[in-house]
Amino acid sequence: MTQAEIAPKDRLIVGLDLPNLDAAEAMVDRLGDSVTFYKIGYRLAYAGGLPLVGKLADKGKKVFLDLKLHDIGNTVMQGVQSINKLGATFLTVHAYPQTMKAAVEGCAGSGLKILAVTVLTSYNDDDLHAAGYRLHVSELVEARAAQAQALGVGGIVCAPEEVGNLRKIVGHQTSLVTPGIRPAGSAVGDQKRIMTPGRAIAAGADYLVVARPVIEAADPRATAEAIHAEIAQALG
Ligand SMILES: O=C(O)c1cc(=O)[nH]c(=O)n1[C@@H]1O[C@H](COP(=O)(O)O)[C@@H](O)[C@H]1O
Repeated sequence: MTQAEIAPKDRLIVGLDLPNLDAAEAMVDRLGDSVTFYKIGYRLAYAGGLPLVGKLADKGKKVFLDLKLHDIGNTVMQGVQSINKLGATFLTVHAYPQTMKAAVEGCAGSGLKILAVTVLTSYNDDDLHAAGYRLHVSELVEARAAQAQALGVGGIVCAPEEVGNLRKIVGHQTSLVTPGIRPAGSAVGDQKRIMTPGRAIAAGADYLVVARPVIEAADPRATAEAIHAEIAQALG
């Protein structure tokens, strides 16, 4: 299946950035059949949330395990081999060549797809310079996406504004996954490179990652459904 064939409803990934398993399971129940894809990141994973990967898979949901691995190659490869068994669909690593190469080796033969995080969406050029880089965000994102592609990584995490350019580099078999999504009127928080769901899809994003605007909404299900409607409209 090419990325263009993903159903509109399956393009929204809701980040379960919640404090514990009970809160996460309550949110999954509230969202019901409106959401098919969930992300488990630091907050939930380090609070005993990893068993939720299998539970969600048993319910027919897909799981993006957002652990943003980065370590020496041997450690990354062995870590990914352990993660393979959990039943997730996506796993993030930071887009450093050794890390990406080891992660791709570690998931060989499994159903897990590695996503390379290029430059976090909370960073702008000033933040990058403060971290010691001389490149602009757009330049580093492009360089890292090209390295990820050459190393056989299955997907790229980037900001929506970078999607158009990256698509030319990675083609249509590689997933472009974009956080930094803000429905019109929702709080920006610490994100710096943002777009609305409709504009991100129109720019060519395959998947949208949304946490706070959904899980902190008065009506998370209605918010998720409104995002689906925006996605469907942008896809035409
Ligand atoms: O890898 C990620 O998912 C990620 C990468 C990135 O560059 N920016 C980013 O915000 N994320 C994650 O995407 C989610 C965005 O959350 P909200 O800003 O609440 O929608 C969080 O769980 C972040 O950890």
